[in-house]
Amino acid sequence: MTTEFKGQTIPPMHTGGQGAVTGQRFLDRLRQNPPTLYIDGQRVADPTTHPSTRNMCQSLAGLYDLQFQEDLKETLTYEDGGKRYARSFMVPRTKDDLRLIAESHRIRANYGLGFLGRAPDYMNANVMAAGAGAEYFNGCSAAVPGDPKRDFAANMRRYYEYVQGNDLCLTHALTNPQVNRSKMASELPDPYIALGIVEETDEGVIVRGARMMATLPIADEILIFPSTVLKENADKSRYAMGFGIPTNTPGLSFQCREPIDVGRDPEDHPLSSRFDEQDAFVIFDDVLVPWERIFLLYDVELANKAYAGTDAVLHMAYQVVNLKIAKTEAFLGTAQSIVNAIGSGGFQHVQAKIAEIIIMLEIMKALEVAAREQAEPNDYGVMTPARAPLDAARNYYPANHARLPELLQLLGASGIIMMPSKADREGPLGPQIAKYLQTGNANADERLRLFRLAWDMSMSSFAGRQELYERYFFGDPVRMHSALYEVYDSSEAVARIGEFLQRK
Ligand SMILES: Cc1cc2nc3c(=O)[nH]c(=O)nc-3n(C[C@H](O)[C@H](O)[C@H](O)COP(=O)(O)OP(=O)(O)OC[C@H]3O[C@@H](n4cnc5c(N)ncnc54)[C@H](O)[C@@H]3O)c2cc1C
Ligand SMILES: O=C(O)Cc1ccc(O)c(O)c1
Repeated sequence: MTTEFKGQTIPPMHTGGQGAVTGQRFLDRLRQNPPTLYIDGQRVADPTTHPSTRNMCQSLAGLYDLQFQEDLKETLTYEDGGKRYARSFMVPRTKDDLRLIAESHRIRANYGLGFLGRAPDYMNANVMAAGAGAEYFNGCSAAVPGDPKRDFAANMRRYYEYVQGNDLCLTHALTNPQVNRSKMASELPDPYIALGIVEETDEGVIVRGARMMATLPIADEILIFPSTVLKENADKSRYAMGFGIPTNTPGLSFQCREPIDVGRDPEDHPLSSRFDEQDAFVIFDDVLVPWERIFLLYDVELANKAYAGTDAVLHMAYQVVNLKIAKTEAFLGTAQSIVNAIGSGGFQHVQAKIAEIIIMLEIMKALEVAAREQAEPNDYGVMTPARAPLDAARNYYPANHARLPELLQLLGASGIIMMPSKADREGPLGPQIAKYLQTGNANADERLRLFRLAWDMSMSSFAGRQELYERYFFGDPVRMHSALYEVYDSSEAVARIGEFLQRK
């Protein structure tokens, strides 16, 4: 059923799409249904042509196109019922399935050298796990199994089929605006600063308020999933909800942060000019969410446990660990290339610095293998990577990531700042630049491309945003440590110490 609201129509969810789509298809639908983005006080009419977003759109399109590359399509997609779908939508049933998913995550992560934090795979993993574990949502106190509106399990299952079938690109926003962290959402000066439910109608649920952060707003849909950080006194709360809607839904706007992509040549800004995935503040000005798109209402406990209860957080973390392996490899490759270029590899402290990167890489690789090897089917029959190694990875990497750009700075030194641009190299001083900025194994052009990559990884605004992203994207590290402390079973270790202390 098509729903009318604010003079616009909200189309029904069409499951049974064509499966994996090309980059062109992704661009076409973004052009036809642009999200309501604001940049520098202006509405972005078409993100595929706007100077601050078009390059990122092209990068995403390139990622979609990889699915059709002859040598990659078997890994990046899977077949089901005569159609091929993106691999990250596959519900893993065996450890071998997890290995295939990891391979696909890794190939796609390498496309952005690990710097594309929110390639669609991340949210695909979320929707896959939530869809497979959809029964969880009928545990909600507001769910009515069998009801055409309130069968939340059926809604979640259909939403998965819709996203998978149309190969949609999703963003998500979990946290409330940073107004006063010592107060609950219900205690803020206005009850609708934090996103809250206003009323139910025959057609759906009206929501009002804001969410703090959605990376990759250049997406088809936004998932508003319940976050584990909702603190409320009551069992029922207007702030507990789960739903997914198109990014161009009437009343929904995205206030983007200042763009990092400033339209420079990719040779000069190799990462910033390609992978500015954007982050946006999300405003809901009385948005109607049709019933078929609602997964959870009012139930605080179920909301807080939704990530763990469906194991979505583990499948997302599994994508993340593979992504961070690719990113660490990119740092290793860049650092070693710099060392090779300037001939510093014989110095012991230089070797030690490269060794630090290798150790980080091997720790992450080992945690990925451990998570896969210790995987077990969950309550919904989904082969689920083990929590402890993934928790270790998601606590370890944010705490150590900042050392990677620091190491590049220490190894590259003045080379990371003294890097004439392409225009400089083609200008009057070109011949001198060619002479003085060559290296033992490369001409000045090659050297400057390498050092500009190192700069974009460690020094630029792009690098600064990456540093913050790594610290926080999966949650507050302080609370993640506490969560690990709460769930980790230390009883055997404690018992062993107890026994040892009894030893005569
Ligand atoms: C670049 C970037 C991209 C992001 N992308 C997304 C996204 O796409 N979708 C999404 O949903 N989120 C996204 N996030 C948000 C991320 O989930 C949050 O940053 C994270 O959960 C921390 O919340 P916060 O930023 O509101 O920090 P706050 O909760 O405001 O914390 C600020 C400081 O106060 C401390 N603090 C606050 N409350 C407590 C407490 N109860 N106990 C102890 N210490 C506390 C924190 O430790 C921290 O030092 C992104 C964040 C960044 C930086
Ligand atoms: O809410 C939680 O604790 C889990 C969680 C999942 C995905 C995210 O992107 C995130 O920032 C936090």
